[in-house]
Parts: sequence; C-alpha cells; structure tokens
Amino acid sequence: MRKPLIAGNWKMNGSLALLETMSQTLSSARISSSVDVTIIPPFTLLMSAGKMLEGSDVELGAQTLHPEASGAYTGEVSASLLSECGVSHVLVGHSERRTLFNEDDQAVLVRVKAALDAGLIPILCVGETLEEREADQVETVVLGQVRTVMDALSQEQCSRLVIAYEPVWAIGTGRTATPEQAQQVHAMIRSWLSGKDPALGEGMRLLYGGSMKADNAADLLSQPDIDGGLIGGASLKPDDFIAICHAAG
Ligand SMILES: O=C[C@H](O)COP(=O)(O)O
Repeated sequence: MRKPLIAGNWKMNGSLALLETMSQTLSSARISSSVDVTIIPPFTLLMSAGKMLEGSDVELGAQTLHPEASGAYTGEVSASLLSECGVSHVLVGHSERRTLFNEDDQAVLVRVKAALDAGLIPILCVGETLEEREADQVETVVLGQVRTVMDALSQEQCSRLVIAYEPVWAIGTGRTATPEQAQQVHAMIRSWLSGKDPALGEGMRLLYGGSMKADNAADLLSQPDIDGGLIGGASLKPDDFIAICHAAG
C-alpha cells in the first residue's frame, strides 16, 4: 500500500509571513497520518522552515540542488547544505528547470545521484509539452525522461525516488489533465517500472502535478496509480493546500 504524498512547491513565491501562517495552519489542521505532507519553499526560507517544522510530521523539500558537493559555484546550493536546513526531499527535473535553466536529462541524472548520495529523496519530475502530446509523443517523451534516470541507478537507488508526472501544458494554466488522462500516463509509468522490477512498480509513489486544486484533487487522487500531488499555485493558500491534503487522506 503506497502512502500518498502531497508536496507544495512554492516556486519563487511566498514570504516568511506565509511560512509562519502555513506552519501554524498545518499544525492545527489534523491531517491524517495516512498522508505525507512536504512543503517546498524557496532556498532563503529553508532554514527558518526547518526550525518551524521541527517535531512536526510535515517534511521539508528544496526546489533544486547543484550536483557538486561544494566548490566555486556562486549562487548554487549543494545537497549537504540543504540537509543542514532539515531538508529531506528535493525536486529534480521540474519542467521550469528543464526549460528556463537548460537542464537536460543528463543534468537531471547527476542531480538525482547527488541527492541520493546525500540521503535526500529526489522527486523526479517528468512530463510532455502540448506539442508533444498533440504529436502523440507522450510515451516516448515521458518514458524517455524516466528511463534516462532509472536505467543509470541501482535497484536500491531507484526504490528511494518519487516520480511526479506533470504535463507541461497543465502547469500554472488552470488546465488540469482529466483524471483519466493522468491515470493513463501514471499506469504507463508504473507498467514500465514493473517491467524493470515488480517491487519497484508496486512501491513507487507517482504524484500528479499541474493545476491540482482543492476542487479537483479528490477526483485525481482517487485514480489507482496516482499517489499524491505536486502542487504549485494552490500550495500558497494554506486553506486550499490543507483541503488537498485532506482529499489525499
Ligand atoms: O511544481 C508544481 C507544478 O509545477 C504545478 O504547478 P501548478 O499547480 O501551479 O499548476
């Protein structure tokens, strides 16, 4: 039985004030222990967030990392620096990183390895653009992104990953994949994983991301192969984020 995970990616948004409100709202929300919850604020808030969340069940994630352990990389942050803030999860390969910061599959792979080496849980983001969907390339693109990473890792390393399927055309657009569209891609990813290793297919959490909101979360999360959500915009509104967490429980 896979435990659902709801992860809120704040992107380059939020503030210390929102962090305080979010942490208070989450701690009084009585979210079921059958759901894992992670918030993923910008780097500058991680240290404060780590302190605020200490002792709570809510976990902390980062939005990216540099693959090297240390060195002259002005502006970058390594896995060990993230760990010091109390970070347990890190997004890798988000479509905004792939598109705006030119992170290709190899750049994604080295970041996944760096995260795993440091004991962090990578949330590997994959997904097709609208043009790729319209050209019938969903399987080629999505499984290509999954394969590049999974085929380069040991089975034990693979078992520590979470995958988030985020159709690029649904991110921040208000245009959500239908539960059937999302389920179809999740089932395809799971079937590929099962072919590689049945235990991996059975155990890996596959999150959906792309305009998931309080009013569509329950339908998406009720699909058999959707094990949680990677939430952008709605994760900045404490009540909406908590409603999504409740929908997963
Ligand atoms: O990381 C989160 C995703 O990009 C989804 O963002 P969104 O919920 O604003 O569409």
